[in-house]
Amino acid sequence: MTREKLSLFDTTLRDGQQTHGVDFSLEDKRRIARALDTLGLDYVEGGWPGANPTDSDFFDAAPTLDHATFTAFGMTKRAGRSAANDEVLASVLNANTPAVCLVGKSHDFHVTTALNITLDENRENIRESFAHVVAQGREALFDAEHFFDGYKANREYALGCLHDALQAGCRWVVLCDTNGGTLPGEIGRIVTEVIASGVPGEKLGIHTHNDTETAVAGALAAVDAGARQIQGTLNGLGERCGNANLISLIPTLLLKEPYASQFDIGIPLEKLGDLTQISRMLDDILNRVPNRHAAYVGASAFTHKAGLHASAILKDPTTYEHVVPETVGNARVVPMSNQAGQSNLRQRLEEAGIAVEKGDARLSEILNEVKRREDQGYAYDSAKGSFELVARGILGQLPRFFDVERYRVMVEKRRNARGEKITVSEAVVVVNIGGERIISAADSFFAESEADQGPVHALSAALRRDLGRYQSFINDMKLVDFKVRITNGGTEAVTRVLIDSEDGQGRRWSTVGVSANIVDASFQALSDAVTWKLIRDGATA
Ligand SMILES: CC(=O)SCCNC(=O)CCNC(=O)[C@H](O)C(C)(C)COP(=O)(O)OP(=O)(O)OC[C@H]1O[C@@H](n2cnc3c(N)ncnc32)[C@H](O)[C@@H]1OP(=O)(O)O
Ligand SMILES: CC(=O)C(=O)O
Repeated sequence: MTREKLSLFDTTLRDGQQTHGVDFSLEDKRRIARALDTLGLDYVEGGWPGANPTDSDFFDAAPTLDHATFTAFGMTKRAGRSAANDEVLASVLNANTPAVCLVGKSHDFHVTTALNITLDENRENIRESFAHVVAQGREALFDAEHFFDGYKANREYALGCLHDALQAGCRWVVLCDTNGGTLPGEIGRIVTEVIASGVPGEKLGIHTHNDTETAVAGALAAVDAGARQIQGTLNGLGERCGNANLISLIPTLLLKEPYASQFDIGIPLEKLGDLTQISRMLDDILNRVPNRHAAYVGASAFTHKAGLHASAILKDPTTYEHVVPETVGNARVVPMSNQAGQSNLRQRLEEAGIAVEKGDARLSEILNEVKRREDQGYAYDSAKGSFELVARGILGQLPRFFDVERYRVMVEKRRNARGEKITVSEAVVVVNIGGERIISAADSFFAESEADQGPVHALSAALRRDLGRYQSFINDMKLVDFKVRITNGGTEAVTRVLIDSEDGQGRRWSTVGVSANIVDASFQALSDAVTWKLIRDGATA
């Protein structure tokens, strides 16, 4: 059966750039455009040429796209001048892109209130703008702003705007739920009625916003009703609450029925494996922590925490997974926690290279110890490194590399020689290694950033400065992140510190410490991090 074409239009670089707090650099835009093109999107909307220097520069040296149609965004001409004399439209056309998408009003209230012109003037603006774009040999798209609200307020006028654009030669008319308040059922009904009015489905697009958390569902409802273009963004970026998330829509369209059999979205199944990495690349560019709970690509999307789930997953992953994680470039995780049973535990131990037979009585002992410690405030579903040490302790596989006899840390706020206020932390750690006492001190005076000037960094530096015969094992290790949280340990409030460490082999591991005292909690996590590294690199006690 031949599949129908369903076109995907990405507006990450335009509507995505309208996200509060997002400001792409030129290089960010180039990187994202390349990634979208490689993935196989049909259209990449690059921004609004002339609206700001970054967008203008981006279009001046337009990226070479192998697959996607590069598109410039702008607005219909203003009333009282011809399309050829509208300087905003001229900047958009001067970008010389093969496609041009213009936003225009289709809601009578906006025409009279926001534009302050007559309804006829707006329709004339639509007709003339698109005729001008088409006359220049460009593919034209009409983003019909506020279409759904406009349709409900004045059906004839909203439809008239669409038909004007089509008659002027538009390839696509795109129904925009600009305020994001239209629910999927209503979108489906209105799209059906628009098609019945004579707008062909294969010229009809949908642009939804996520203000009711239904942008993806709204886009699918429009496709179900006959629309054949979806506009959306990576990770659902976009004005206010964002746009329809293409990172969720793409796997749904490729893997789920009826879409998989009905449509060709131009993205081969093999490319789907890049999806998680593309989503994280965007977070990385934006300096955002990836949403663990994002559909398909989040770190928790295939994490099976509950014991009942983990037990079944180990027998057959399809028991609790709607798609195979690797299909979208993600991975299955079976964490340890107070929700876990022996199946989670054995899976976790296996991942750490520790083999324990099913039914071994020590499995219950480990499980009970993990649950007892979680009740005190530890969190082992994140801190895999510390979990492994707890398990090894009970299994008799935890070497005693070093004993910490004592440590001390001091934090001082003072002025430096230039009179600037600085924070300096100094730490001393005394360890005993096979009877040899080693005293190490470190301070954060030369720390690269303010974040590195704290007591945890000083303690970490002191502990790692001289570990006697183990020093060569930990030279490439560094502290990359730590999170502090006040939580409940039994009946008391305690501090939980989670530390992420990294080494020269690109490994990253997390450890945890809990105490009424933040420094003590940090030191536990640091000491676990060093012990984990020594075990992994084969050090012997
Ligand atoms: C629904 C959407 O998300 S559409 C995308 C919107 N994106 C952006 O606005 C980001 C880029 N925008 C900008 O940089 C600026 O707004 C510019 C450069 C485009 C225009 O800047 P300015 O000329 O200073 O105008 P300003 O932003 O204050 O107001 C917009 C003007 O466009 C007019 N306008 C708005 N929509 C349209 C339209 N579809 N057709 C014609 N004119 C329009 C408004 O009436 C207003 O003109 P007025 O001040 O004479 O009433
Ligand atoms: C065009 C657009 O971004 C909107 O109407 O939401």
